[in-house]
Amino acid sequence: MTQDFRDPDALRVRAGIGGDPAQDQHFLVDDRVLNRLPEYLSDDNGETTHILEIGGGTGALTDRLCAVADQVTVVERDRRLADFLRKEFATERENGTLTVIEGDALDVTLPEFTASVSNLPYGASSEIAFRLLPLGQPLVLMFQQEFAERMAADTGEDEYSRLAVAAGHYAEVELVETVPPAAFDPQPAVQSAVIKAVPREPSYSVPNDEFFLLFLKAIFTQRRKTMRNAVRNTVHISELDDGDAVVSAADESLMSRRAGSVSPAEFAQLTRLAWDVGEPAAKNRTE
Ligand SMILES: C[S@@+](CC[C@H](N)C(=O)[O-])C[C@H]1O[C@@H](n2cnc3c(N)ncnc32)[C@H](O)[C@@H]1O
Repeated sequence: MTQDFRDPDALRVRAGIGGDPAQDQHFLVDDRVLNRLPEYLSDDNGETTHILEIGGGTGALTDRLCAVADQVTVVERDRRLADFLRKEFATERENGTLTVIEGDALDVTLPEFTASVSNLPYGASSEIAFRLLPLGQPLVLMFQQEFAERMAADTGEDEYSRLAVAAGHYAEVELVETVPPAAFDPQPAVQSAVIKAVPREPSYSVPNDEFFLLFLKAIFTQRRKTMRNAVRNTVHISELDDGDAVVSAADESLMSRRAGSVSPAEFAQLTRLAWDVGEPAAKNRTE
């Protein structure tokens, strides 16, 4: 990008807000990172029509998003920052490019967006990501690096986790760059990383998304145990009434493995079996 953008340091001075790490306020101050983030979107297939940004901060990323999008909606929980964004971007608001929503990204009504580009508040990044993923739009999200790696991992890798299977249920997730603490002010204690999530239908089917995610959560709490023990020991989480029936009906060799080697399609197959023979409470909730 050759365009002149608002200087991130000048924005922070004008806002008069230093950033409170306890409120997940780590503002991006590295222009190269800021300029690259919108470039992970493609403008060919409408991704830039309406961009949602969660956690606007002092607006350095908002500014870059306004330059590529027809419309931007930014959600900011901190009243002082939301007030500053309204003033700083008065022109963009008047010409209909920008809408500022003051509130918690976990509670507010979200607009119909075509993509989200966000440097997420790390304290709520999992909840926010799993609010956005089911909405089926491309996402470019900054997380703590460890979290991003777990989300993007493939079966059998050390970082492979419930997060990878759950996120992969909605999208193809790729870690596109790592970002050092020096790119932020105040600096976070850990490395960060950006993922791009491209929505897609999974190659398998499950009878019920809620139960699939609950079952994964249960099994991965016992990732060092065999699947047999993991299914049996976690019925209080998966809410299976008959975990033994699932173990008896499942493939013997699958039950001898550990969660880290079980592919999403195998988890889906086991979920279908558990739905049929394990009497999950989630089934009653759908009846
Ligand atoms: C990591 S900062 C990113 C700020 C800015 N986008 C940037 O890149 O410099 C996260 C922002 O999210 C805001 N925030 C924290 N929790 C939030 C929540 N639950 N909903 C909406 N915004 C939140 C913080 O006030 C902060 O401004």
